[in-house]
Amino acid sequence: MCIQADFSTDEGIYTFADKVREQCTSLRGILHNASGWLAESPTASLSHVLNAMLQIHVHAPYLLNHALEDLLRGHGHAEGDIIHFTDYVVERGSDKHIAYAASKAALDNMTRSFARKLAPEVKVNAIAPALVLFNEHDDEAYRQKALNKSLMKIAAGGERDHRSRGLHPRQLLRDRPYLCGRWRPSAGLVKTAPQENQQPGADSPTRHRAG
Ligand SMILES: NC(=O)C1=CN([C@@H]2O[C@H](COP(=O)(O)OP(=O)(O)OC[C@H]3O[C@@H](n4cnc5c(N)ncnc54)[C@H](OP(=O)(O)O)[C@@H]3O)[C@@H](O)[C@H]2O)C=CC1
Ligand SMILES: Nc1nc2c(c(=O)[nH]1)N=C([C@H](O)[C@@H](O)CO)CN2
Repeated sequence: MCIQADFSTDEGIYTFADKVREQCTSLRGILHNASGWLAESPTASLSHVLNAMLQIHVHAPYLLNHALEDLLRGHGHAEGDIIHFTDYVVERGSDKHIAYAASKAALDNMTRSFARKLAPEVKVNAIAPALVLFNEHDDEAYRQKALNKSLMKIAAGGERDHRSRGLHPRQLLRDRPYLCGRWRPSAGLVKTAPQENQQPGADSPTRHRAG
């Protein structure tokens, strides 16, 4: 089933939620992938860029998680999932996508808040990709500059992408009932020190201890 939606307004978000409720009596999971990647520029209205990034990366997940919460519940311990797609830039900031990075940081924080609100029936986690795929319009200079930032010098879809081990959302969904309120960098492509998975403090909302 596919439901078309436009999350550029709160009304569009609520309309989508209503259509989901018309079609579904329960949900196994929600993946918040919808996104825009707007840069600040001399020709772009800063208010428009900021509002658009907050609308898609904060308003949509925030309003949909509340509107559809009850459909995720009632299936047993740790049987519901929400996954937020954030961005490795949450850790580093961005001088060219300031509003984008700030909105993803808000989404990252909401991962922890919704984890506290919905555990232990529903696990809430984030995946923080770095460079995943180039856009069709990315020119060679941009591609090379982006690859130069990475240790592995690859982007998915390239001739060596068989080696890129993306973290499949299913790995967060079913296989780890103890995983909640955490984010997992998918940053093999970006120069960084070895990353330990980030996790909340000792008062993690999950009831299980990580195996
Ligand atoms: N690609 C990359 O290198 C990286 C991606 N990420 C994150 O990973 C996720 C997936 O990335 P990617 O596939 O490149 O993302 P895209 O830029 O392709 O956008 C993902 C989807 O969002 C949808 N969307 C955009 N605006 C709206 C809207 N107003 N209402 C409803 N849907 C909307 C688009 O639908 P439609 O096509 O119908 O417009 C698109 O299919 C994103 O959250 C992104 O921020 C993070 C780091 C790197
Ligand atoms: N919604 C999107 N977010 C991001 C994209 C994209 O195409 N759509 N692309 C990136 C870049 O690949 C960046 O990670 C490397 O320059 C980031 N976010």
